[in-house]
Amino acid sequence: MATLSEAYGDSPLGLQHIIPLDFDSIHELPDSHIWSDHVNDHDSEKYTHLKHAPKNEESSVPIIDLSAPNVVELVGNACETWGMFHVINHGVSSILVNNVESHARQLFSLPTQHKLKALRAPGGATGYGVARISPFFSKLMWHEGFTIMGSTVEHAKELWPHGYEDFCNVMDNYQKRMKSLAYQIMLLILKFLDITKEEEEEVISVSSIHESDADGALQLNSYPCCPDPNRAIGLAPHTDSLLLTILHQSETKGLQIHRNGVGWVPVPPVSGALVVNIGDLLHILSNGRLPTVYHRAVPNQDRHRVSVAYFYGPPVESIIGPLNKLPSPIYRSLTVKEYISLKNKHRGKALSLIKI
Ligand SMILES: C=C1C[C@]23C[C@H]1CC[C@H]2[C@@]12CCC[C@@](C)(C(=O)O1)[C@H]2[C@@H]3C(=O)O
Ligand SMILES: O=C(O)CCC(=O)C(=O)O
Ligand SMILES: [Fe+2]
Repeated sequence: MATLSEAYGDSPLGLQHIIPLDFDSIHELPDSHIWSDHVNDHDSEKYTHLKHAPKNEESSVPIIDLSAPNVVELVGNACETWGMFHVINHGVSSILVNNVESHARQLFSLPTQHKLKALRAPGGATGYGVARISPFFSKLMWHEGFTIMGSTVEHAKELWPHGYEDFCNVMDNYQKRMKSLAYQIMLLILKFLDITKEEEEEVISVSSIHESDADGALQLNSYPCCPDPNRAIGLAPHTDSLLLTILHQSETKGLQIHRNGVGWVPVPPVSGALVVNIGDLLHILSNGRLPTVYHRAVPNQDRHRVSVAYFYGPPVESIIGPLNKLPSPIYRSLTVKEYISLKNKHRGKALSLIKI
């Protein structure tokens, strides 16, 4: 087995866990989509004090300029305290980002029957469908997604038999740009973790996180206008599995992260910025020093939100574990593919299952 797509294809899902709701035809939140216990906990007292707190590092996700001279420290501190940051001056052209978003919108605005032509296969990993984590929840999400791993020509042909090239080119270019940005950020984080140049080269070759070796996936997310957003969930709480994620969340709010002792905190979009967050594999690599972020997305009543997430990870056959120089490893080493399979079976419990 060599690819991310094969690693995910390993855990087949039933069609009931793949086919999204036909959102166009629904004008009232169906019982299947009512999440009674989430309600607006970000409106709670706990959050009110946060909302009025001065805008300092303690109250909102930091915004980091990638060209700042002390960027290593800024990125490292943000990763340690938030596991997440906004990045500006990232070098990815806003034309490309907007182009990806508008192609994603075009895809999701196709009629349901048409989108189903690119439905993810039960044993597949790519294409149109509900979120991978859906089987873990009894309620359904107000969400539809389209997953890309490498070339998306096959699915694009199913959707647009004559005129799929544009979509494919944009997605290819974006994946390339994301991969090199992710690698650049990964090097800053390794520097922060105090890895010497030689060790850095060793880490890079051992866990194959080099730009040219790394594997990645692109997820287009759609959260249609929702008749009762306070009782619905766009994307249920989860942590991302790979090393790090780079998210473009357009101009519409919806992303939230969970902060201990505070609850769900919104991460409003910052114009021109991309959101970077730590995933499980980087948490493992840092021996628990960098937190993997528990986050979710909520829908809006009158705005159709689209987001684009790039997941950056090492090749699935490579072995990942706490960096050698870090004392007393708290996690055992394992292959990426083994971790993916644990996560597909146990979701949030996967990390505790590899604790030493
Ligand atoms: C490479 C990845 C990363 C995946 C699985 C696969 C493709 C789609 C990604 C997501 C996207 C939506 C949230 C998530 C939790 C989901 O359900 O599918 C992500 C998951 C992960 O980070 O675990
Ligand atoms: O839409 C968002 O803001 C979050 C998306 C996300 O968490 C994901 O794709 O993993
Ligand atoms: Fe996520």
